[in-house]
Amino acid sequence: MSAPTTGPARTTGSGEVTPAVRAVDACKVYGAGDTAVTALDDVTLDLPAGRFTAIMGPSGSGKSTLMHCLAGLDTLTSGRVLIGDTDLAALSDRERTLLRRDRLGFVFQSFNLLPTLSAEENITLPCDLAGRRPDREWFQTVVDNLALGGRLSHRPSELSGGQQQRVAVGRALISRPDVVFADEPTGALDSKAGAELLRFLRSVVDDLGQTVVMVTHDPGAAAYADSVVFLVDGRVVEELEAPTRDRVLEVMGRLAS
Ligand SMILES: Nc1ncnc2c1ncn2[C@@H]1O[C@H](COP(=O)(O)OP(=O)(O)OP(=O)(O)O)[C@@H](O)[C@H]1O
Repeated sequence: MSAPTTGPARTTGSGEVTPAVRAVDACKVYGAGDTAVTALDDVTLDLPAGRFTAIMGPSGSGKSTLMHCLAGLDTLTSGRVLIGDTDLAALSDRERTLLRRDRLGFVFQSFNLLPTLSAEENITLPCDLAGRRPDREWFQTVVDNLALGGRLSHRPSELSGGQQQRVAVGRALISRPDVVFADEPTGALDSKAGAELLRFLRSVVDDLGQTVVMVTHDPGAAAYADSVVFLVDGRVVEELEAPTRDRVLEVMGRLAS
């Protein structure tokens, strides 16, 4: 299987690889005055291209806020987010919408497929909305990896949860985004379907050169990633390379105590 010809691995003038996503001194405060909540507290983070990064942390530690701000779905109170070398704050609302459409993919816990469309139509929806024909070769590569067999003409209600989520990943990949963001993608799946989906995300990184960022509560899911970023109270407190389930559990235990 060939790696994408366009993609995230760019180099800076000095020859260093530009991270796919970067947060610099990122702060997010919800509300004001007595009720203000600091959800992100000075987060500086590089997410390398062509890698699978998991974001973990206790409930309320800022995982979803970080993901939404990195993906341009929400804005920071201060600091910067860069997608490649594009500063999100420098874009107009419309430019940010186009960047999200053209360069980012999203997978949500609840699949978010359109019930009246077939699996194939759901996958190609971003291209249809952008008025572009899907690249047939890339579509075939993605579909071969989805292992949906003869299910492309089926509607979401005729697919299992795991198949629906694979369709959602296909939809996130069809535009060859620089980064795929996945928010608890296995949360609604049983353990077997969850493991299949995680193997699929892993193969998307290994075989297609994609960059994947995933929020998860599950140490077993995080072990599929190349590295894990741990948040506590809106701060990055630890990063773990080549995680295993046991090492993730050990860090979680230490951070909780
Ligand atoms: N729209 C909002 N208005 C006010 N406070 C918010 C809002 N969204 C999130 N928060 C607060 O910001 C903090 C971080 O929330 P966030 O949802 O990012 O955490 P999380 O780590 O994703 O949590 P969980 O694992 O429970 O989904 C929490 O204290 C939360 O209550």
